[in-house]
Amino acid sequence: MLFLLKLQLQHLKNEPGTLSMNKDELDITNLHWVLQILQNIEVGLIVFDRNYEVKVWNGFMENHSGISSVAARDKNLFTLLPTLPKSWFQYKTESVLKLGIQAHCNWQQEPHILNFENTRPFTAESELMFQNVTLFPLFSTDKQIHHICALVYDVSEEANNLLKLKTISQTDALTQLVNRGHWQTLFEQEFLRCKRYEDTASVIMMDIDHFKQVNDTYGHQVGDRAIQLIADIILESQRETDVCGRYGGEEFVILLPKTSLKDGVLVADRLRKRIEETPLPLGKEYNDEQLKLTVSAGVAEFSNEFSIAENWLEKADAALYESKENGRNQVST
Ligand SMILES: Nc1nc2c(ncn2[C@@H]2O[C@H](COP(=O)(O)OP(=O)(O)OP(=O)(O)O)[C@@H](O)[C@H]2O)c(=O)[nH]1
Repeated sequence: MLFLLKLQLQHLKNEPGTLSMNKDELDITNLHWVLQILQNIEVGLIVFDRNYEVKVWNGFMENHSGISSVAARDKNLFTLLPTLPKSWFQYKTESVLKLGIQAHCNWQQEPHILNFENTRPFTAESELMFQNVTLFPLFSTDKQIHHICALVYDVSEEANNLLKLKTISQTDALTQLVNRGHWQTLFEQEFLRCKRYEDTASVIMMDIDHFKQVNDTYGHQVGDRAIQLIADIILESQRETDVCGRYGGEEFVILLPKTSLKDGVLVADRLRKRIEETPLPLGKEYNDEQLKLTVSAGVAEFSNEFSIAENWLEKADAALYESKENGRNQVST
């Protein structure tokens, strides 16, 4: 262990801006300190050899894995950490050994390299800890690399903040449905997927009937509540794989992967009925009046004849127009 720590210190000494120490100062007191620092530092530290046998396993690793350093010593890294993506990790390690330089693994490539619990899960997007990992070679006195050091940084807070921002940027604030920009991205991906794999999917375009009248009669706040009510019904009815978006003011889009036109019409009509049967309570201000809302919808199934995703949506839009023309509160194809 001391031998390895000495190697570790030599490595750190060569790194500008990191801990540096005169060799003469490397007496037993200093080593004792260094040992304590490495043991208590809020960064995971693992040293392993070319056979992936663990030689150093610090306090951070003990705390988060539940395996003591004594128990970890000389054990195979992949046995100690069975969820570690083996071939990927070996590939990274090989490059460190071959080139003698550092390798970095960012949480955005591999979010949870080590399957550790997030210690601050209450406001987190994930119950698992997000990590960045740095691997670097440890040169021995014979100038050969016999060992590798892995430093594991807990970046859960940064990752969760970024993921939250990403979710916000993809979500419609009024309804919590996917916003138009993000829906369009997912729709185009589904279009390409269907084209490549000759698969099927359907899209529904839905629009509230006579919505202008709602705004004009009761004001925009009631209009907004009507939009929210319909979004809630859509969200409650959706399957996990459906992608429900707010396309415009009072217009909604629902992408139904692996769904034929016939089933798409069934989904749209079930929603239409549920909306018709769920009036919006207007409260005391309007003598507890209940506002009846209806929607019109158009459904289109994916076709290989569409050259771009927009053609598919145009077909659903044309069907929606037909529903409006034929008297509203109905579904067309
Ligand atoms: N309250 C509210 N109103 C909105 C919002 N976005 C769009 N609108 C209103 O939605 C109304 C849409 O009206 P139209 O496109 O004429 O359609 P419609 O009255 O629903 O008539 P049909 O679609 O033909 O049945 C307009 O009055 C817009 O101002 C929103 O976020 N909140």
